[in-house]
Amino acid sequence: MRTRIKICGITRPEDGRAAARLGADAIGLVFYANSPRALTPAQAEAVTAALPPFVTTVGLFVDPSPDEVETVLARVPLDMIQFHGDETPEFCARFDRPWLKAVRMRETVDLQAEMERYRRARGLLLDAYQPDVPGGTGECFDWRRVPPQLAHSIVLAGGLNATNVAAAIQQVRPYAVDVSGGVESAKGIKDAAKMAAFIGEVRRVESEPT
Ligand SMILES: O=C(O)c1ccccc1NCC(=O)[C@H](O)[C@H](O)COP(=O)(O)O
Repeated sequence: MRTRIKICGITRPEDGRAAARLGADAIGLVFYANSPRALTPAQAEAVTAALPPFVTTVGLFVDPSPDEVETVLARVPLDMIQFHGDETPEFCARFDRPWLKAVRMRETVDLQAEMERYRRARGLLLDAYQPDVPGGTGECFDWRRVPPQLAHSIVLAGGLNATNVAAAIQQVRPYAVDVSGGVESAKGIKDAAKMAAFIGEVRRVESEPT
């Protein structure tokens, strides 16, 4: 199966266009003010307007108020929402959009229980855990912690780049991979050559026999 690719933390129309041209399935837009990759609804609208069809736009929030989410949805054509904080399943489900729930893989996480708790999510995005940093850490977690029977609905994230994504896919066999820092030249600025190398590696490894 083709591994889907999401490039997260896009802040500029030209980076969104480049991600799409290179074959990304989805782009992530960060609506979390403390992030160096945060963008305003107006900037996000400009990014989405630059995209060709069939690229999924994912809006990322960290413990937002309902108003914050509604304000963004009123202006930005988001296909999906990614909740990256401690949101409850009920909160995630109230916005009339498909959603992903990020799970930060601290030692105590029971993935099977999270899967059950967030069963109405389209998938779980697994990210590295660092205290006080909700995401975009550039760190990997131990991929052996992902049970093979859950891999089909997992979006694997955390510290991926062109040099480790092949090993990550071989280990986890996730539905999708998500990258941010690993394809940047500076925070929030994507590097087309790094995106091309990352996507090339995904395509190379998935064409190898398992
Ligand atoms: O990117 C951020 O700054 C960020 C801030 C707060 C919550 C989530 C954030 N990013 C999420 C992502 O970009 C990815 O889903 C994921 O964390 C992977 O990031 P990276 O390790 O840099 O590839």
